[in-house]
Amino acid sequence: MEGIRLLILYLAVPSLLISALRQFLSWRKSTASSGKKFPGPQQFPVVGRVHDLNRFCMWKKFKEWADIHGPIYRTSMVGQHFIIISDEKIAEELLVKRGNKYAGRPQIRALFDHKTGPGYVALMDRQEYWKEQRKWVHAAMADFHRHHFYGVIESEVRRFLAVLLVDPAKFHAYTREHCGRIMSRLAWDDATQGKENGDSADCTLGQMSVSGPIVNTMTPLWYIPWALNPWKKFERAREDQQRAWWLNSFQVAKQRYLDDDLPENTWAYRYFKGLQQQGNSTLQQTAKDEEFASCMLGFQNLVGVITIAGPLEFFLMAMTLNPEWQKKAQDEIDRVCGDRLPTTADIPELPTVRACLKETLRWRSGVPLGVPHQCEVDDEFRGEKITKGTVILACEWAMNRVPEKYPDPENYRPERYLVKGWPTYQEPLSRYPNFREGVGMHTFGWGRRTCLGQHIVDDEMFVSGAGVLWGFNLNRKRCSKTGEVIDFDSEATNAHVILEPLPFPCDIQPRSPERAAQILKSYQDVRNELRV
Ligand code: HEM
Repeated sequence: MEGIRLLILYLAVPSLLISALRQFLSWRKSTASSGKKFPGPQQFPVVGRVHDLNRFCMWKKFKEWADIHGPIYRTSMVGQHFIIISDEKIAEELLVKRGNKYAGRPQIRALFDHKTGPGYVALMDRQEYWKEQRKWVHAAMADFHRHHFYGVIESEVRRFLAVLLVDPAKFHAYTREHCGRIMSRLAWDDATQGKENGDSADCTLGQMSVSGPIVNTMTPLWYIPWALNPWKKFERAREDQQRAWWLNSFQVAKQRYLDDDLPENTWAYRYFKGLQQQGNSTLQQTAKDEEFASCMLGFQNLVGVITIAGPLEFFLMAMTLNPEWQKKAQDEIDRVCGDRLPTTADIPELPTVRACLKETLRWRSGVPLGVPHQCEVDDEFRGEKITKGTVILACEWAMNRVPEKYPDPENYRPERYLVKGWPTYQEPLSRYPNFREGVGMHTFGWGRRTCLGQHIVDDEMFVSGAGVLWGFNLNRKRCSKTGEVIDFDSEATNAHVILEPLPFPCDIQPRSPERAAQILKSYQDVRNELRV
């Protein structure tokens, strides 16, 4: 084993040296071309500034630097140049108004060929695959939102509450599975994939993250010969397995469509119907076209799991830590819904619930660094040269903590959306706050790359969050021996590009025996339509 390690190191040395030399030359060049206006932390030869960046919570250091250097500053890491923005207006100027120059994606070293596709639309550069997939997904999402996702979310919430009732200690895993089931039902009517979908999403996010494989930061290691390269081997196997799963699910759905057995409320149905409308009545496709379409649906299936599960888990945490808000939201739900479960039809009547949900995503960002944009051509902005390849990060963690917009930013304050006088208050309360429009849309990104999931986030967060509060009380867990409240770190996360909190102690109890019976009954009523 030791011998293999030494060999790997030996093979890595030349590429590390060449890369260090390149980075030194690039550092010399960049320091020589003075006239820079953007400030930033002190840089060091070759490495730039990495020694005090914790790769498990980089967003916190970026916020600290924003407090020192201002709302737009530069830094670099091992030769890669970064511009970090923590001001909404500046991000808008650069990433929206000049969006035609700043909508690329940087290479993530531990993945293969993601810029050219067709696997992950969110990680592609702006090429034909990206255009086609984005257009299709956008239209499908908008159409499904018009029908509030055909009641799929409501029926899955009934199952979610039932499993929480039976085994509340597993709320973390169940929340992720719940989100996975909704996505896999909508994609191709196979809710049984819920857990696998969550696991696959988690693993993919790990590969994409700075906190993931070391090659994402020590990129030269990626070039070690294949036979001795554990990172390439792992990624090849991971991606192949994921693609095979997507292709198989796609082909099964196609056969079901041809057999008249695929529900209309699936994205796969919409896709096959579209093919037929274009004259392809038998749905014969080339392998390349099938790969393209299975990736488009497969990624849509995958991307909606942790993105929603993370904020939902944080919502349960926020309710546990803020019992006064839990009570206000429950009183509102009881007044409007009484003995029945909340549905999307209740959205206008439950502003307190929406404010609690919205504040959760501000207090504990789901995507704390934002998703990086890459500058596609040399440009100049506010007198500063920005070279092609520079990575722009609109740091969501910092943006959510701008005190002029979000006073008392470290604390959970849903009233900022409910009470006149707060900078984020918007009327009418039957409409605001929400996740689709209005203040705080920086959470979903910028310009040509904005998130394609806002509509389902709005419905799913609401129905799931309100459903849990309708059925359960959430309390701090106490030590069974001492009776003391068990403390936990509310910022402890998976550290991925998309955050989930680590499982935390939480006591989840049905609000009454009657409520428990109603939860079981409401699940029983839909059990036949679910694949359990
Ligand atoms: C609260 C949950 C979510 C948050 C906070 C969120 C946030 C984001 C952010 C910040 C981006 C990057 C935007 C940019 O580059 O400027 C993004 C992209 C994207 N999101 Fe979401 N998202 C969420 C949920 C979802 C869901 C549920 C789906 C789909 C089911 C989805 C689909 C996508 C896609 C496809 C992209 C890539 C767009 C592109 O690169 O062209 N997101 N999201």
